[in-house]
Amino acid sequence: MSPKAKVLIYLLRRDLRLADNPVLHEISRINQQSQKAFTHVLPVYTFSANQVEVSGFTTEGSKSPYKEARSAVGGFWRCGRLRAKFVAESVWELKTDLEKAGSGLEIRVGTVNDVVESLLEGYRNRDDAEVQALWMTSEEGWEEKAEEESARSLTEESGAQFKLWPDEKYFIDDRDLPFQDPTQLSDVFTNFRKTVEPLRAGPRKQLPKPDSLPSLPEHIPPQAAPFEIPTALDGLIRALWKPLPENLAVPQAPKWPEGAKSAFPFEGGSQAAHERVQHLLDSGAMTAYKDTRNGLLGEDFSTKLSAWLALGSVSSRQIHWYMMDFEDGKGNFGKDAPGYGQGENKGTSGVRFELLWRDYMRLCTKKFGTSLFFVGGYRGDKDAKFKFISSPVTRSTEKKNVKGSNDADTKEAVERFINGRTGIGLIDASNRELFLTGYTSNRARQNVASFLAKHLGIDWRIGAEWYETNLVDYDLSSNWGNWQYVAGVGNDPRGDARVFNPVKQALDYDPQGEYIKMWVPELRDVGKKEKGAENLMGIYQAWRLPEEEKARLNLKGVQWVEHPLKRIEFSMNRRGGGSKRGGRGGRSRGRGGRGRSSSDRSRGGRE
Ligand SMILES: Cc1cc2nc3c(=O)[nH]c(=O)nc-3n(C[C@H](O)[C@H](O)[C@H](O)COP(=O)(O)OP(=O)(O)OC[C@H]3O[C@@H](n4cnc5c(N)ncnc54)[C@H](O)[C@@H]3O)c2cc1C
Repeated sequence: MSPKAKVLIYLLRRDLRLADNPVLHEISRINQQSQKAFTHVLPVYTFSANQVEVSGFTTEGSKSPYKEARSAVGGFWRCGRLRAKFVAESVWELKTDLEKAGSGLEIRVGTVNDVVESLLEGYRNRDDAEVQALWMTSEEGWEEKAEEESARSLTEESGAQFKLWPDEKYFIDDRDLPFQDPTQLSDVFTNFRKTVEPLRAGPRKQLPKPDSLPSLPEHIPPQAAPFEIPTALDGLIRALWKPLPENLAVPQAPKWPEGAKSAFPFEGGSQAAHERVQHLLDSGAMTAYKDTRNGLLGEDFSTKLSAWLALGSVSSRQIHWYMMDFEDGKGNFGKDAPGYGQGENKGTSGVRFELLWRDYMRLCTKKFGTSLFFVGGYRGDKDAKFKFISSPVTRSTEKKNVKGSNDADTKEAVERFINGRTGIGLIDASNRELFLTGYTSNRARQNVASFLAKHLGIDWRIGAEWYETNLVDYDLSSNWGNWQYVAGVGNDPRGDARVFNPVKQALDYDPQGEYIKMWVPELRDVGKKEKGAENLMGIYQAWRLPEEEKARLNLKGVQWVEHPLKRIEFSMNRRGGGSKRGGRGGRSRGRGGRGRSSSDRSRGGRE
């Protein structure tokens, strides 16, 4: 009889990569030793029933024991089709990569607690195998922490060793921070940044890709009933999609406009992530980043690395080392691009700056814990529950809408917000783009969040949840942290004082209205008149179109045109810039040209 297999279970989460993966690195190291602490490794990925709807995996005639994976405030499906597909692709590619390295990946559905319990149970009292240890990487967020705790207690109860690993996917390694206690993190990003500069010297070396890994154990406990796991990627995607209604049941869901192009047409998985970084270097987009990052249209105005970063398909320091090689003239990528071999440039330094923001958002979650999800945010703003209008489906705050009938009106406003019919061009274009492609730019996100929280005054968490449903790059800390930042209850030192004017912002960042016309095709034929300004203003807010133009475009009587959720008073001044004519949205101080008012100024001077 062969000796008893000593099994290490590795629960994968948002660490879906082989290279620069501290857990696989350690597994590979141990595997090369003659005395092995374990003989087999079982990598497992769980589609967590709390966060992803898993009823599509049930066997015929059976029912999922879990409640629907819906969000707490707005009642949305927590993971929409586009993100589900991206995650499935990422997981599937990892499975293939692990198989090539001599291992494999078991996919499971259920809560992490149930999956761990069933795996441990499946090995209990066996003659041929026993579980020695269970490892997983740590994540922030209360659900994630609860998963870790239940995995820990189940593993330790079974007599095996439990280890939680920091996933070294961030820019500055936790071990190199000037503080170990997260409460010492400054509430102002700039202060934090200064403690870890120079950024170019910050990241640790990346870990190599393991050449070979221990094989899977012969006995693998099956997926617990009533679920079954498809054996191919398309089956996996179908199972994830099955319970989700067409268009997520959004009334008047936007349709793909003819000729529109996604800014994020990419697939999940490490390979696509690396190809993307290489493309950014080769094309010069990385070098140009600082000048283009506020763009709205196209693939290359910003890196589009967020979705892979969110799942750990690529780590920040891998991106950093690609840029280092480029800057030092050592790399294979970008040899013909501007800046090759000329040290850090505006673009590469700008990307490092943003990657640090990502670290910061995650450290804030570590510091503030569950207040990430409170309406009063990190500030603990006690007035927030009287300031933001409650969700129409749960009583999320104490404030009813102006007409006092909380639900119907708010429900309609929320529906028009998510289906892109508010009547404000930039907001509608962004929300339609988000729904149809799973991506929208940082500039648009800031405007959308500000519009919901500050112009409409609705509980900002509805927006954060809707983003969670739709964004392919959904990342707990970056999403919820940025939403509360823009809503004025997070770590923005200017809090309530910063309000984005979506008309002025459109004028600055979509000066021809091209972005709006791409995603709101009803406005594509807005005629060109001698004075460009009026037409632009009609694209930015369709209620401003002249009556005959509305008639010509069949927009007369259309609700979002005639009755926008908000009218933002704003007009062009003689020098082509904007000026305010009252109303909260027009906070510009009337400076001419394209100068930005302080309330419009965003991330460039966001600190
Ligand atoms: C309301 C709101 C919600 C957001 N939700 C998310 C989210 O769920 N997931 C997410 O990754 N980002 C989120 N962001 C941050 C930012 O908008 C995206 O990271 C960025 O648009 C992704 O595109 P990119 O990769 O081309 O970014 P780039 O401009 O190329 O930036 C490079 C990388 O830096 C990081 N980064 C950039 N800006 C930020 C930021 N403000 N906060 C944290 N990290 C940043 C991202 O990892 C990004 O991939 C949100 C921003 C706002 C205002």
